[in-house]
Formats: sequence, C-alpha cells, structure tokens
Amino acid sequence: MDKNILVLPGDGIGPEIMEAGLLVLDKIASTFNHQFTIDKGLIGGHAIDEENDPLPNETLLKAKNSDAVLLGAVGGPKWDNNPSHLRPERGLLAIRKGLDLYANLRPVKGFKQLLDASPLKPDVVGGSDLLIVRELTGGLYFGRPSERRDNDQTVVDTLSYTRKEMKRIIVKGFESAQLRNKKLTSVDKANVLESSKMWREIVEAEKVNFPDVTVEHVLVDACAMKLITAPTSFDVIVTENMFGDILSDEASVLTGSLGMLPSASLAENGVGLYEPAHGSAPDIANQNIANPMAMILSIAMMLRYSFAMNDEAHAIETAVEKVIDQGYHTGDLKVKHGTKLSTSDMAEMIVQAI
Ligand SMILES: NC(=O)c1ccc[n+]([C@@H]2O[C@H](COP(=O)([O-])OP(=O)(O)OC[C@H]3O[C@@H](n4cnc5c(N)ncnc54)[C@H](O)[C@@H]3O)[C@@H](O)[C@H]2O)c1
Ligand SMILES: CC(C)[C@H](C(=O)O)[C@@H](O)C(=O)O
Ligand SMILES: [Mg+2]
Repeated sequence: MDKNILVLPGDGIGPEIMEAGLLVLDKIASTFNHQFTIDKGLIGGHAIDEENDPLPNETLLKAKNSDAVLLGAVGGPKWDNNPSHLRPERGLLAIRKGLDLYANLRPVKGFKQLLDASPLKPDVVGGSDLLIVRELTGGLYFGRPSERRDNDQTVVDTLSYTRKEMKRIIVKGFESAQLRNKKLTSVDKANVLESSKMWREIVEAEKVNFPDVTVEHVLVDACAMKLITAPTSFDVIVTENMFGDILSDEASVLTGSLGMLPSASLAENGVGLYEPAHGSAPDIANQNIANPMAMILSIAMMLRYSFAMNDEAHAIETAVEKVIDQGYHTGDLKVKHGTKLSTSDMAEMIVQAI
C-alpha cells in the first residue's frame, strides 16, 4: 500500500523520538512491502521561530491532504514567556481543532518486566491495562471568553460543550468498551459542574444502545485515587478534555514512565494524528536518552487506525514487548535489572526484533 504521512517532529525531544519512530516505520515498509511517503512540516516553537505562527497554514493544509499525521511534541522554556497566541501549545490545539480530532485514545498498558519501574506496589499495578478515551476539541481548552478583565484583577476561562460534542465522545467510549472488556467508567464532576450533569444524562441515555457494556459513573477526584490504588478495576475511561489530560499523565505511573504512553487522535471522518501523550521533555532534550517507545507505539496505532494494517501494528507491539522482556529499557524506566539503552539504540533494537 502507498500512504502519505505528514511528520511534525516539533520541539525538545520531538525530533529525536521521531527519528527513532521513522526507523521502525521504515522497517515495517520493507518487511510488509509498503510505500510510506514522508513529508515534513513545522509546528510549535520551531514554527514560531521560522514563521511567527505555532501552526502555519501550510502545515494544516498538508495535514488535511495527508493520509495520517505523526507528531513528536511541542513546547519548551524558550517560548514559555511568549504571549499566549505565540505559545507552541497553541499550534497543537489548533491542529487538533483544525482536523476535528475529537477522540483521543490513550492506552495504558503495564508490562510485566517493568513492574518495578513504577513507584506503586507490584501487586497493585500488575496487570494494568486500560484505555482513556479523552474528548480533545472542546471544554476549557477552547471555551470563549478566555481572558483577563478588570484591569488584570479577574480572569475568566469558559468550560463549554455542545450536547453533540459530548455525545460523540461518549459513543466512542461505549464503542471502545465493546471492543475491549465491556466495562465503561464515565468520569465527571456531576456533583458540581453543569457540563458534567449533562454529560451524565447523555451517558445514561446512550447506555440502552450498548446493553453489553457495564457502565459506572465516577467523580474525577475519586477516579484519580482509584487509578493508582485499584488500576485493574478499569477497562475504558471516557471523560472530557482536561480531566482526560490529567488522568492520563497520572495513569502513566502504572507503566513506569510517561515515555510509555502512545495516543491516537481521531476525527469522525478524516485524517488521524498520532503522538505520544508526553511533552517535549526539555530537561532531557538533545541527549539521545529519551524513551522513544510512546512514539513508536503511536506509529503502531497509526497503522491500525488510519491504515487498517493490523498485522503491521501487531508486529511493532510484539517487538516492543520482546525488547522489554529481554530487559532493555531507557533511563526514565527505573528498573533494578537489565540494560539501559539510548534513544537510537532502543529504536535499533526494536527494528531488529521486528
Ligand atoms: N503533546 C505535546 O506536544 C505536549 C504534551 C505535554 C506537554 N507539552 C509541553 O512540553 C513542555 C514540557 O512539559 P512538561 O515538562 O510538563 O511535560 P513532559 O511530558 O515534557 O515531561 C514531564 C517529565 O517526564 C519526562 N519525560 C517525558 N517524556 C519522556 C520520554 N519520552 N522519555 C523520557 N522521559 C520523558 C520528562 O523528562 C519530564 O521529567 C511544555 O512546554 C508543555 O506544554 C507538550
Ligand atoms: C501541551 C498540552 C496543550 C497538551 C494538552 O493538554 O492536551 C498535552 O498536555 C497533552 O496531553 O497532549
Ligand atoms: Mg497532557
């Protein structure tokens, strides 16, 4: 198959993990006889430096005309004091909105060999395997007004959702649960927020269409606690944008590192974007020590969700598992035994395992 992929390496460790990921993609192309044509584009801090725009029009156009988009990460201290329209993160929000990527799937899978990399007890973390389905184009991130008032004495951010926006992500949550272990946890703050009350109503209304799925409602604060005390009680979690952002970083602790969490951002019909759940990790950038596995597993998600290449996706996932089983890891995974590898050596090891 021939596919056109837009690659957006971004900032910080973005280019390093992207290079690692593309080595693996190359190996998939040669092994399975596919042609992946790569075009590159600017986003985030680099785009601000070169085009004075965190998401140049050209990048969005290229993304819309591609078969899928791969993104490294954006952001870094260099741009932290920029005015908000010139922050790298704005580029990320704009491409999510521009492609209508409403559904962000973040699988969290604990590997047996990495149990001791988690600060949590092995008997609590063991067997963790859940999916966070996060709404990605609404809520506080996009609500208007979002501004300072009263001579800088008041600030307003708006949490706004349409019924339609909530329904489509909730349905995605149910469908995802149907494809997994048929248990859906809907996370909200319905004891306080009007948006959450409507969210809960929609979940209740939808559940009749998914009779094989068991549904529970959990308040977000309690969910944060349960995620690290009883992680194996979860299968699929569906939640709004900011709750999903926070819970997914928390859930990464189950895997031993944020560097293990891939993600897929999907539209109703259209191009998907694949990126690690982590950021640009400026503290370890340019040292060839970042963990490339979240990026590599995001590429597997691209193969599965955008190209229906299930065997190819499986080949990557199995290779990652094999390399971990052999005791290889990157420095972020604080395991007691095994061999520590650089970013590029880890990629090479995974390539060899395919
Ligand atoms: N999708 C994205 O592009 C994205 C996501 C989150 C944060 N950010 C941005 O990234 C910048 C840094 O944010 P932050 O420090 O809060 O979060 P971060 O995710 O970049 O880093 C948090 C911690 O995890 C470590 N880490 C993250 N990914 C790693 C990897 N692959 N391998 C090894 N260690 C890894 C970092 O070294 C750091 O100690 C900010 O500008 C933020 O806005 C971007
Ligand atoms: C960088 C930031 C805007 C982004 C988010 O909050 O969505 C990040 O934290 C993520 O999880 O992808
Ligand atoms: Mg985040």
